[in-house]
Amino acid sequence: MPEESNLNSKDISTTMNRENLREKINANKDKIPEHVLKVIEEELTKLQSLEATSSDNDATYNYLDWLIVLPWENFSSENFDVPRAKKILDAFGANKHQNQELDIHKRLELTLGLVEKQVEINKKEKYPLCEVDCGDSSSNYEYLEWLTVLPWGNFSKENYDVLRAEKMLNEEHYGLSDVKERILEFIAVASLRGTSQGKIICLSGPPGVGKTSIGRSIARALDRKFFKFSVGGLDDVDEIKGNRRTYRGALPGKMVQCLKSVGTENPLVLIDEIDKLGRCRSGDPANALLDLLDPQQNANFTDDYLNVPIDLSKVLFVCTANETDKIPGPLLDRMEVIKIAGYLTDEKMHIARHHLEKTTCRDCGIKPEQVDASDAALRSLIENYCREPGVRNLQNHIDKIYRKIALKLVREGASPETPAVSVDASDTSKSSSAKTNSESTGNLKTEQSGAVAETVVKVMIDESNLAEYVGKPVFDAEKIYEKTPVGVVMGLAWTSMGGSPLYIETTFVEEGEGKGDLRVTGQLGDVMKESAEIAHTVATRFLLEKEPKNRFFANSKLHLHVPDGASSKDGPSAGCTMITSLLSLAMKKPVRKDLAMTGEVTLTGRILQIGGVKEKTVAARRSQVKTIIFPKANRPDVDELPENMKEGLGVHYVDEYEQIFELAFENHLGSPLLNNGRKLKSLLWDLVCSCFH
Ligand SMILES: Nc1ncnc2c1ncn2[C@@H]1O[C@H](COP(=O)(O)OP(=O)(O)OP(=O)(O)O)[C@@H](O)[C@H]1O
Repeated sequence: MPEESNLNSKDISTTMNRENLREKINANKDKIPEHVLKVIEEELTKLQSLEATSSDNDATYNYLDWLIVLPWENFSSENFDVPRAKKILDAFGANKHQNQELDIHKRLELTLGLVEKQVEINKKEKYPLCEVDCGDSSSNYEYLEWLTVLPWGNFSKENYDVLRAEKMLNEEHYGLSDVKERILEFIAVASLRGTSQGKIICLSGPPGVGKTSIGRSIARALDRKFFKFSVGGLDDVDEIKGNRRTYRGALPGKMVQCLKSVGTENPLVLIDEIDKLGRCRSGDPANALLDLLDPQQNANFTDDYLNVPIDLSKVLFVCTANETDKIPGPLLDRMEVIKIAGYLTDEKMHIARHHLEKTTCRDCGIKPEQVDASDAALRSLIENYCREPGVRNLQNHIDKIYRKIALKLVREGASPETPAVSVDASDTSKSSSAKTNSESTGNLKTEQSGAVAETVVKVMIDESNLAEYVGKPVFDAEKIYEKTPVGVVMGLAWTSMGGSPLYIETTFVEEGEGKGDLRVTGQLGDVMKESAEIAHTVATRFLLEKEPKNRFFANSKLHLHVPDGASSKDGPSAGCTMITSLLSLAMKKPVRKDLAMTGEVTLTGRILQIGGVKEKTVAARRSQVKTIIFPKANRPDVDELPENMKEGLGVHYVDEYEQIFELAFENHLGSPLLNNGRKLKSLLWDLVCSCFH
């Protein structure tokens, strides 16, 4: 039974004992790693030289005390006996109620103890300010320590070998060809110039698309050290610029801490979540970041704690963001933005097979031959559980599956020492009896290696048993309609989480002479509400032109809703979808479920350019859309998309709503539109069209 240990206020070592420090070091010498011992000895030497002039080196003694008392290489031997673990857990379940109460009492006592202690300390000391020159030699000493440990003039030699970099990027990341190309161009330019200074790269895209890991790969390819820090929610300028030394416990900013940690003056620094910077009254963190990042200024960056200029011009900064429009303008101006839109199902399949599965397998101590996950299972996992543009959720699901596989394997008795036979461990009772057989029966297969028959327990995962590992498929908010009814049209949205289908629903509320009105819901922002008003006007005019006798809009109270009401939405790009939804209801003509459209519409029916073409295309493919209507002005964006992204997708470009009307309602898309309330004329038109297509 492992020893139980609760952190008690008494255990927190706050007093150092100068006398027995040497004794402690000697007693732990064999356990403390060499590099830590080296630090301790250096600190001691420095302390001895300071001792004569200083009476207060408490902080350093405390620091040494912590270094010595850590349990270096002291492990309790772990017990991997699963049945035993289950017994203990079951026993715990029986006493759960009692244990929980006990736990709460213990915690309360501990918290109260700590609070009392803190009150005592506060009474004794005048927190928090203290003049630096009041003889507090420990903070002076710390200051000197920071100054001395910075890697002044120490650089790692950069590697500008483009072929090597290409190989490394390809090995570590699947796809992302345009991102890799851009990075290789960057390395090529650096190789010709002899320096990669003066560029700030910003990788922008939804979560989990590989921004951080590609940042790491760039550092490896260039042979630079890597350091990452997040500025998401950061609202304290001091975190970047450091505290002034007049503060007790003052520290330098993140960048100085980074240089100390990497030990070179030219690391690759990844600044995460630059679009989520906070704000505070005492200063704008965006300005502080500008001082740090701007190639024109950062050769003389001054940290408020160190108060000496530091040359950051050799640092390569890579920032990551989900949305570039939330990056403060002056920062964005200095960046070179590389967009990563998200992955299609086939790309995710490849990433899962060749990257995620391999690393998870290794991390769980499972051999590849112990698992057989079918393509169908993987596809189902991607399409029914992990539809978001990135692969982090997919990675979490694969982790979950492999953890369960590990448990099954251990239960079945497979261990590194006793490898060997093959069973479908999805049914434990089946597999344990199967293990004793030597013939291939149903889920069991014996594998022989050479003369000796080795028993390798193999877990099979297929579509049929996937739910045992990851539960039932989560409700998919993107797939609301199997068939779109009248008044419902699919648009495409683009948010920081990537692209997604965005249905516009319009329904009839009440009829009455002159009662024409439109109610709008779905957490829409002002711009989107205005879009709905414009759509109502344009749709009214269109109906008048197409069906002059149809008084639907003049006499109907309507309700337009954009589902997923819990998330707020804004922007003008749903304009054309709104008009189509209104007209579909007015003319009682449904629109094909595999048609999606996006485009801002003016009051006169002109279609204007929209953003997020790549993300929207990925979302459309994910939702089995066959045809997309884009504004003509976005054609260059679509042309730039990789061919595999557009595969099987019909794209139409329009600059007038009239063209959308023809595509959506007059069957100019290429296959017949059917609905119950069609007039004979339209049916004949459909027939003629289908004869020609
Ligand atoms: N193209 C790819 N090939 C191989 N692995 C990938 C690819 N894209 C992402 N991954 C893997 O997916 C995981 C998540 O990636 P990462 O953490 O870099 O995402 P991110 O874009 O930085 O997310 P966030 O915005 O949430 O920080 C990592 O394990 C990464 O290696």
